[in-house]
Amino acid sequence: MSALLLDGKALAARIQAELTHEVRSLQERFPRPPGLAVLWVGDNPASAAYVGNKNRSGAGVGIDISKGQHLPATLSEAELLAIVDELNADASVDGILVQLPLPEQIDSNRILDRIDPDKDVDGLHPTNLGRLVRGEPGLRSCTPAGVMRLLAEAGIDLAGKTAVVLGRSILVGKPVALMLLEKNATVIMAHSRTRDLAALTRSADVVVAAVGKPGLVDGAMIKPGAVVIDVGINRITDAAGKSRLVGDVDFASVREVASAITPVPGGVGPMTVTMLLANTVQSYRRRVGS
Ligand SMILES: Nc1nc2c(c(=O)[nH]1)N[C@@H](CN(C=O)c1ccc(C(=O)N[C@@H](CCC(=O)O)C(=O)O)cc1)CN2
Repeated sequence: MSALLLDGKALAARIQAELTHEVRSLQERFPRPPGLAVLWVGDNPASAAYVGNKNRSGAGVGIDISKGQHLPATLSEAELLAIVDELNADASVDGILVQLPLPEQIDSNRILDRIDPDKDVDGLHPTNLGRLVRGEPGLRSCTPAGVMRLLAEAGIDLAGKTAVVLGRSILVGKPVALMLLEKNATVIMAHSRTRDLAALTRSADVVVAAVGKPGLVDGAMIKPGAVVIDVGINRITDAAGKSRLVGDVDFASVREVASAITPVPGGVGPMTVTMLLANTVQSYRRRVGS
C-alpha cells in the first residue's frame, strides 16, 4: 500500500485564496482591513523564516501587518508587556501573535496571559485554551487547528477511532488531543515516560507525532491502514552532508503501511500559518460586527 498524501501546501493555498476573497468582500462593507501584529524578539533563524512567512502570507490575503515588530534580543519582559498593552488598546489590530521561543529573560506565559483573549489569534491564552477544554467556540491554536482541517478535508471520520498523540506540549500535543476528543476519537497521549510506545501506536487508527525527534515513528510502529500526521519539524544533516527538513515520522517506511500521511515539508507547517490568517479574519469579523 502507498498512503494517500495529505497535501498541506495545496490545501493552505486553497484556503488562503478563499480568505483573500473573503477579505476583499468584507472590505466593501467595512472601512479598515483586518490587522495582525506579529512580535518577534531576538534573532532565532527559524523564527525569522516563520515570521517572514506569516507576514508575507498575511499581506497576501489583504491583512494589514504593519503593526508587527522585530524587537532586540535584549528586550525586557516589562518592555514586551508594554508593547502588548499598546496592541491590545489599538482598534486597528485584530490579532496579536508573539513568536515563540522568547529569549530566556522573558517568561512566555506572562506575555501570553497579557494578550487580549479576543485578539489571541495563536489560541494560547488560558481563556482560549479553557474554551477549548469546555468545548466552547473561541480562537483555536494554529497547528492543532491545521491538523484537524487536514483530517476533515480528507474526509477522515474520527468518531470511535483510537488516536495516539505523541507529545504533550501546550502548542500542539495537549490542544490537538482535546480537538480529537471533540470529534469523538478515543485519545491516548504518549510522552517521554510512556512505556512501550510501539504497542500503543500499533493500536492506533490515527497517530499524531509532535515530539521533535527525527524518524521516531517508523513503519513497524504503525497499524496497516492508519492515518499518520507528522507535526515534527527537524533540521538534520543527511548522509550526503546536506541539510534538510524531516518530521518525526520515517516517511519512506510509514507510507507503505498507512492509508494517509502528511509529508514534511508541505504538510502541517503551511496549515499553521493559514490557520493564523483564518483566526485573524475570524477575530476581525467579530470585532467589526460581521
Ligand atoms: N507563537 C507561536 N510560535 C511558534 C509556533 C506557533 O504556532 N505559535 N509554532 C512553531 C513554528 N511555526 C510557527 O510559528 C511554524 C513552523 C513551520 C512552518 C512551516 O510552514 N514549515 C514548512 C517548512 C518551512 C521550512 O522550510 O523551514 C513545512 O513544514 O512545510 C510554519 C510555522 C514554533 N513557534
